[in-house]
Amino acid sequence: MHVHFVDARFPYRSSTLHVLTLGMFDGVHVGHAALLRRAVRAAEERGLEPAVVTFTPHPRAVLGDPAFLRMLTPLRERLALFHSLGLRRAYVLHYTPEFSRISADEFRDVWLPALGAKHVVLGEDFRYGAERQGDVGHLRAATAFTVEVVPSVPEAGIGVRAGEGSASASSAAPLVATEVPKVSSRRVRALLAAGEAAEAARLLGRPYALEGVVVPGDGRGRRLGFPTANLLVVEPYVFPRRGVYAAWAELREVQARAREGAPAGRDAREVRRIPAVVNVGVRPTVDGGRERVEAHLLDFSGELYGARLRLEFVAYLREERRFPNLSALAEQIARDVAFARKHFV
Ligand SMILES: Cc1cc2nc3c(=O)[nH]c(=O)nc-3n(C[C@H](O)[C@H](O)[C@H](O)COP(=O)(O)O)c2cc1C
Ligand SMILES: Nc1ncnc2c1ncn2[C@@H]1O[C@H](COP(=O)(O)OP(=O)(O)O)[C@@H](O)[C@H]1O
Repeated sequence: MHVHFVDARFPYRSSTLHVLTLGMFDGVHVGHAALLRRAVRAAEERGLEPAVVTFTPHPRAVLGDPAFLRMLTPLRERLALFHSLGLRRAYVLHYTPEFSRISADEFRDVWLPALGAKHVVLGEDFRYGAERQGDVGHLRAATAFTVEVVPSVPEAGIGVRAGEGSASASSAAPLVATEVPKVSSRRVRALLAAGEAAEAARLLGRPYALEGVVVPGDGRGRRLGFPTANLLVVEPYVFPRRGVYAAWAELREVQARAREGAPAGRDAREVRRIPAVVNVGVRPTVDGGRERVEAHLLDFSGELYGARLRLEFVAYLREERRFPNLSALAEQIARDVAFARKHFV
């Protein structure tokens, strides 16, 4: 993936022509994915390279809404998803107050041509430029490139096909879109805040996931009988509702081997998927304090400190509670484990 960071103070001039698609794409949900796939296909049709233009940080955060400092898909995650959809080039525009003052005319007539726009693919509700003045009607008046607006359709029904009980990444959206299901990142955020992990997964086309590095905690888990890997989540992910979840844990073996001193070659990218129970919360039973994400991996034993762990939230099981003592907590976790197993059969 070629990633170009572009700052308003340092104009960039692309040497190649692209099919461009633009957006924040937070979540890279099924609507975004349909649009991105359409851009990739449009590029194939024209013999051009597809490229995506996105922003960091979230413009709404820069304009004063702190909720948007956290993302469904922090930049690294977004870029990886773009790559999985066939994009090989991304322009990441550093969004600043200065950038927010660029007019719709300047964005259309100076910025997009400079980024190599030959054909632009976007959804019908796209807005750009200072005060969101630019819309698809404004964009169509461009002289340097053609514009293709992909119509939206209601999202009802996506992700569930006859005979398939669950949302799965590739079945959720048509392979080549001519329409974009109307899904909003805000809706996905609201679902996660409500613990609606399964519905969020349907709209995302995959379970919501976050990643971190396993760090030592208080050493209590092993004594409870449920060792828990504590995640240090460095990137600004949205945390789902506090509580206990069934989750898939993805363990990148590359880390484990690297720590043993073996060279991390291409083949070392293997990923192990292990069922887990996860607690997102403040651990009132032990007066835990700060919000943490911790995972007990089922039927697993091994050292995880320093490993990169990815958690995919499959189902919300219950609220976090204060238990009278640790053995009552341990008994409940045993029930959580039994309940969670039903989600992995
Ligand atoms: C599946 C699961 C459910 C949990 N539920 C609760 C809970 O309801 N209340 C609570 O105070 N702590 C809960 N915890 C957190 C435990 O208090 C924590 O894992 C334990 O204190 C070990 O902490 P340590 O990793 O720092 O050693 C839960 C942990 C797991 C893995
Ligand atoms: N099944 C398992 N799930 C999670 N962690 C495990 C498991 N088996 C071994 N571990 C190891 O145990 C550690 C957690 O042990 P714990 O006693 O909870 O201590 P702490 O939380 O202080 O690190 C993990 O970071 C990992 O290295």
